[in-house]
Amino acid sequence: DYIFSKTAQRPKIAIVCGSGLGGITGILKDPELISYKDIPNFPISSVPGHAGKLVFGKLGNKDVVCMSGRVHAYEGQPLWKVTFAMRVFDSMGIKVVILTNAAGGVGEKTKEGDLIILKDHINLPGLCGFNPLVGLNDERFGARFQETTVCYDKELRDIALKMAKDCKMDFVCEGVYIYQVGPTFESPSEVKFLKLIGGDMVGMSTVPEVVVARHRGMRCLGISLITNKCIDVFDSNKKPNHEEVLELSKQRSCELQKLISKIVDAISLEQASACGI
Ligand SMILES: O=P(O)(O)O[C@H]1O[C@H](CO)[C@@H](O)[C@H]1O
Ligand code: HPA
Repeated sequence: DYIFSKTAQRPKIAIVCGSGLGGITGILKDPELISYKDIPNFPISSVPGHAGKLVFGKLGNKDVVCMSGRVHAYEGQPLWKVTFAMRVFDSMGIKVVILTNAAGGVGEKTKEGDLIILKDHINLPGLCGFNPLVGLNDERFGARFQETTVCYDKELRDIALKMAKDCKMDFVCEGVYIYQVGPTFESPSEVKFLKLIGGDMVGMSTVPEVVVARHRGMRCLGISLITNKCIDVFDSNKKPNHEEVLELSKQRSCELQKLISKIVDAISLEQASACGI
């Protein structure tokens, strides 16, 4: 109610901006800003590169809302707060959520600067009991046992790959994202393990949000920017750090904005609602 009292825009598409990836808000037409701190109960990010505002506006010919800044579990927030925005989006009538993140490349398939469309994820903490759907379930908001067979909408993934091809972006492909809570970056042995279990990239976000968004029936598209290669050799002098993550995000933000703009243009919302999803 608070959000709708502040803007007359009624988007059906939401975009979640990963670390340093909030630049897309700068290309929206007729932007209207709402600070997280003014929205009742909305959690505020404490991480550099996560601004803390909802930005409404037009991307091409479609209304969108961008979430510039997200909270992560490692900030000490419970998962219901980490995923709170998904519930807000659902009650606003959002049908499609595009989630971006900065991630470390795990296997040979990824290199710095690649944009990887999430084909699937491994919810490592979720498998061990740290899942945003743990707790009493209110059937009005989704099933007790949520299936996660196709978390990342096939039609949206195909659109993303087609748009990348049309734009001759040869650094875009599909991959599997592994969620770990953080805030520690991975040890070399952990990187070897992540590779072994089938991950292409690793990060500290996105998956809890996607689990809740799917529980609410919203269609999801995930895009990882590979900001660094995870280090899987012992005694390396190279160390991953958040500054390098933000620097790479800055360098690639134009390409990511272009890709998202094309994807949003190509999304057919009529078809989405006709499928009842
Ligand atoms: O996933 P986003 O929010 O893009 O942020 C990524 O960047 C931070 C590490 O540099 C971690 O929070 C990781 O998850
Ligand atoms: N690991 C986890 N999260 C990340 C990384 C990483 O190497 N890079 C950006 N986010």
